This record gives sequence, C-alpha cells and structure tokens, in this order.
Amino acid sequence: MSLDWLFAPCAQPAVEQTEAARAHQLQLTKPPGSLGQLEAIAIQLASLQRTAQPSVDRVWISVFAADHGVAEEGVSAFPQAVTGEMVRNFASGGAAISVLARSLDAWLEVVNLGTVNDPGEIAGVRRAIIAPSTANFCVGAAMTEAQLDAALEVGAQSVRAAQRAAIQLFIAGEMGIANTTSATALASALLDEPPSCLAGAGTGLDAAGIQHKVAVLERALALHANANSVLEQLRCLGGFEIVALVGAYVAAAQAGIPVLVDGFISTAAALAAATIQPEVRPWLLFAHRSKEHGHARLLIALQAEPLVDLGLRLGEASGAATVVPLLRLACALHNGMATFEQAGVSNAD
Ligand SMILES: Cc1cc2ncn([C@H]3O[C@H](COP(=O)(O)O)[C@@H](O)[C@H]3O)c2cc1C
Ligand SMILES: O=C(O)c1cccnc1
Repeated sequence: MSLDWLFAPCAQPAVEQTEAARAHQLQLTKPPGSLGQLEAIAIQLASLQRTAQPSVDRVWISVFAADHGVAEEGVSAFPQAVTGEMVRNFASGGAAISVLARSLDAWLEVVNLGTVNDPGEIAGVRRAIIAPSTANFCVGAAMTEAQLDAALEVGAQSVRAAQRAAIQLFIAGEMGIANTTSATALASALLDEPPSCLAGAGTGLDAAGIQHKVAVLERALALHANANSVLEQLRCLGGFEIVALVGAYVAAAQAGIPVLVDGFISTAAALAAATIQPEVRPWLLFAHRSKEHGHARLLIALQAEPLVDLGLRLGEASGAATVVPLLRLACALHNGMATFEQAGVSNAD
C-alpha cells in the first residue's frame, strides 16, 4: 500500500467567509467580542464549511480501539483485557461515548484494529484487525511499516464513511489500555522533551506508578533515538488506534471536514498529523484541556486554546462529544441573532 495519499494537499479554509462571518458578528445585537470564543468558533466553522450559516447538526464520531504491547511493562492501572471488553460496551451502548453519541444524535462508529481479548464479530463494530496488539516498544518497534500504512488507511476509511453521510463535524476517539504511555512516548519524541515532563496518571497510577512509567518511557525513547521522522516515530512508538487517529485527521483536512479534537491521546495524534502536514492545523478545533499531565504542553505546541476544562481524563472522544452542544449554540447565535438594524437597537457611536 502506498502512503502517497498522506501527502496530498489539504482543503483550504475560505478566507472570504472568515471576513464575512467576522463582519456579520459585528452587526449582531451585542457589544463586539462579548460572546468570546463562541464568536471565534462560529467564524472558524463558517470559514471551514464555506458557508454564511455554519452548522454542526450532523456529527460523526469514530472510536478506534487497539491493544499495546507495552502494557506488559505494567504501565496502566487496568488490565489489558479491558480494551476488548470496552469494544463490546461501546457497541452495546453502555460506555460514556455511547451515551454521549446518543444524546447528541451523532453517528457512532466503533473500529477494532486489534485487541488481545478479541470480542469477535459484533453488530456495530467495524473489524479492521491489524494484529492482536502492537509489539512492546521497549523491546523493538511497535509495528511494521505495512502495519503503519494499514492503520493510517483505517483512519482515512472512517473519514470517507463520514463524508458519505454528509457530516459537518468529525470527531475521533481512542480506547487502548496503556495508550497514554504510547501517546507520551510520541509526544516526547515529537517535542524533544523528556518523558518526566509529560507523563501522567492515565487511568489512575499513583506517584510510584508514574515514576515507573517514566522509567519505561526513558528506555523506549533511548531504544528508538534514531527514529527521526514523524512516520518512523509513529511506527516505533505508536499504537494502531493512535495511527488511525493521525490518518483520520489528515484525511479530514484533505476532505475539508472540520475536526473536533478530544484529550491527551488525540492531541498527540493531532500534533503528529500537523507535523506531517502543517495544513492540517486550521481544520482542528480543540474541545477541552484533559487532566492528563502532558496535555497542556501539547496544546501549547499546537497553539490551541481548548474551549473548556472540566477535569476530564477519559478519552473515547468523550471530551469532544461533551463540547458539541457549545458548538451548536455558537452556530445558533451566529445564524439566529438579530442585527442592530433588524432589531432597531442603537449601535456604538
Ligand atoms: C474502563 C475503562 C474505560 C476507558 N475508556 C477510555 N479509557 C482510557 O484509558 C486508557 C488509557 O489509560 P492507561 O494508559 O492508563 O491505560 C485508554 O484506553 C483510554 O482511552 C478507559 C480506561 C478504562 C479502564
Ligand atoms: O485525555 C485523554 O485522552 C485521556 C486521559 C487519561 C486516560 N485516557 C485518556
């Protein structure tokens, strides 16, 4: 499989719609700028959707699930079997993201890229199995080149499915025990910062657990010190679900679909995507600041100002889904408020 598609150009936001939306906001019956980030979101969505009337009624959520070889180093508070068990829970409607997707009337696609405790064929799960797990990246590369290509392609396939459903906003999330270790390794490599500055509690490690995680990460980063392109860093340190997120973000930007990014793991993937192609960056909106320690640092690197900080640290796309109502309200205000002229309200002198 060729990776040529990954370097195909991204869509361009519509500058004229940015200007028109900005001018429109100034006409609405409120002091200029008083709706803060709600104004900025509406303007950004108008530009990305190339319309005077932005909307995020039609939302797509893909959750990519996969297991990690590095779990055998004891870096998570939970056992590896949880990944496969949660795939079943996503599909049967009991997971946080299942409830959020239902409440938002959003499409929910669950994608299994490889779980040790494989739930098999179940309704509502797309099987895109690459291997039961990545390899332990403390011992060797997490995956082969062919597996990297395949995982990127799985993410792009989700975007194509979302495109067929004519969706207006793409969200992706992840599930994979030990994937905060993989995401932290990736963040360390991309930012060239020590893991001690980025590692956090994940599912709930205590201080000693985090110290052990840092030691594991230091070993892994030393082993893969020669990985000096983003794709090589993804291959050596990534997970199948993280690589699928990268593929999805690039494909969404190429397709001209706005993306709402979730928490720490998704943001690490977003940084990888924007490093592969800087033109991905304008298509990304950032939902929330996760409680996971390294997230703030990743957001700074992406010059991203997330909309909320609710102390979330779940993943699964749950933080992004939680913020969709705010995006809908931003659009409703932009499209529905009266202008000074329409309402007969006096504007500033
Ligand atoms: C029941 C359960 C549901 C989850 N949903 C997301 N995660 C989150 O926790 C995992 C990452 O944390 P760590 O690196 O510490 O393993 C990922 O699966 C992530 O999506 C979950 C974790 C658990 C236990
Ligand atoms: O912010 C996240 O994405 C996150 C944090 C902790 C555990 N899982 C995911």
